[in-house]
Amino acid sequence: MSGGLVRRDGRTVLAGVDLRVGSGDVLAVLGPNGAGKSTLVKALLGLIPLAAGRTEIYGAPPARFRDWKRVGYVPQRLPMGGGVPATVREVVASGRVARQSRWRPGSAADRAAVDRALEATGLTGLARDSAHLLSGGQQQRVLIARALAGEPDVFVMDEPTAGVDVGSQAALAETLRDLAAAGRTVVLVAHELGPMEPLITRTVELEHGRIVRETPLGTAERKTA
Ligand SMILES: Nc1ncnc2c1ncn2[C@@H]1O[C@H](COP(=O)(O)OP(=O)(O)OP(=O)(O)O)[C@@H](O)[C@H]1O
Repeated sequence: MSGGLVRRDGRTVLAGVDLRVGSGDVLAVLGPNGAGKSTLVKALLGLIPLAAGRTEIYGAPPARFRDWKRVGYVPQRLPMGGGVPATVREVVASGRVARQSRWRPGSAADRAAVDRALEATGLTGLARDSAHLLSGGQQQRVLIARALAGEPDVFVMDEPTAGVDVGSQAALAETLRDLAAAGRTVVLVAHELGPMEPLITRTVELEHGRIVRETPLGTAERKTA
């Protein structure tokens, strides 16, 4: 993103943001409530339009980007209201949609990827439960599992540990460690890094919609060595 500017309700909530996420980065976006962290990651992916500046995903502006199977987005919460109730497994399986063709829905590889994602997030036992009846922390894990199931190259996670118990945070840190070791790129919005701290290769800090600090922390290889 270069010169990223976002206005909401006439207010500037992101301004002058230049940010490039490199392949293999494990980038943490930090900052106080309302600093614009969620807005930044949504704007990076084109989920919120820029009023000025531009953003590209693997070299293409979001409107022309087609390779969405390369991108896994974990929103802050499960969008519900009015939706058809779905089981945990169905929500997680929806993470495979960008990989499926009309002619080949739900292959064995799709089912295996969903199984692995459920396992990694400790949701195997809840697979048949209704996702909307789970606790906030469990729903957060469903969203992480949905992104994992898609086996993307880049994970964009908006506060994946918000409302998640300490054990699940440690499990997520473990999952992130595996992703980083496999060379995946991760952009993580966080208040506190907690057990994920040793995995982070770079941080940017936002205040009032601007990047006020960037800190390189070393490469994933160095950090996991
Ligand atoms: N849909 C919206 N309409 C209007 N203003 C919004 C909207 N979403 C966010 N904002 C405003 O934009 C600013 C940045 O919000 P954002 O959610 O990006 O911050 P954040 O750093 O992610 O905060 P938090 O840690 O609380 O999630 C805030 O002042 C917020 O009130």
